Amino acid sequence: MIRLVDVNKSFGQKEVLRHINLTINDGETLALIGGSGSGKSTLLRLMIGLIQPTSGEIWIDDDEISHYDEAQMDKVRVRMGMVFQYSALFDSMTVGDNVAFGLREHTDYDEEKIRSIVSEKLGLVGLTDVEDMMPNELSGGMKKRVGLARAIAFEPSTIFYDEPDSGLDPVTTEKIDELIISMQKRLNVTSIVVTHDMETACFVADRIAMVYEGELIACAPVDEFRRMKDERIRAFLRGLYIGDKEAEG
Ligand SMILES: Nc1ncnc2c1ncn2[C@@H]1O[C@H](COP(=O)(O)OP(=O)(O)OP(=O)(O)O)[C@@H](O)[C@H]1O
Repeated sequence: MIRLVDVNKSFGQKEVLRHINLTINDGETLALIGGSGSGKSTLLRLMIGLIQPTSGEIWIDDDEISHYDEAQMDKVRVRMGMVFQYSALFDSMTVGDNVAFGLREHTDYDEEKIRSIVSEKLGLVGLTDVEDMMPNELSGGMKKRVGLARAIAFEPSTIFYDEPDSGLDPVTTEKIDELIISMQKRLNVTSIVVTHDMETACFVADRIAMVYEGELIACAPVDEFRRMKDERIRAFLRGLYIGDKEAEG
């Protein structure tokens, strides 16, 4: 279980997150939505311990991580898988070595065991015979799958997805969204999906949480969320949120 208790985060004078209270249950998929600059990524970075809150508590199961150092955090992160925007693969390594990277760094498994885990995880995300390929030989959707295979190499209890569909066409987006659901079903993981995409949020999630200007303004099951009357949510549902992102681009 992940639990945030009255979490605040400022960078210098700038308050980026205010009074965040949020519980994510085991096995649940939570979509974290909000416009550009609302604070979603900051919230994600707090939950994976990349940054520390200005105040408040962040619980990952029985660990209160808000003041953990890197060594303590490393032990917690073994239970977390992270799928980053743009896949974040190492371009100079083969696909197999990319998936094996964490296993080689953090375990003393022999090469045979590592290879077998790598091929099992690639199989789970629907990829076969790609171990010897280089990332630049793969499509965007395949790269995302490899990123996911790497994230599940340690059999995490929680997977964090940061904009899993960014840069993908609608068909590939749907495939990745289906994969998020299938990971949850097969591995019974807790999933946190940060996305701009309302369709993805509704499709993959049990509950949707919305961040607006640094505050968590709603957190509700998908159907309930869609019926909410709050104008900020209605605007997001109508797709107006695309405006600020597109305007930036
Ligand atoms: N390290 C930092 N130093 C100063 N300000 C920061 C830092 N990280 C984020 N911010 C600010 O915090 C606010 C929220 O940023 P964040 O990246 O969390 O938004 P977001 O909702 O993820 O946006 P996007 O969808 O565009 O990625 C922004 O105004 C941003 O400029």
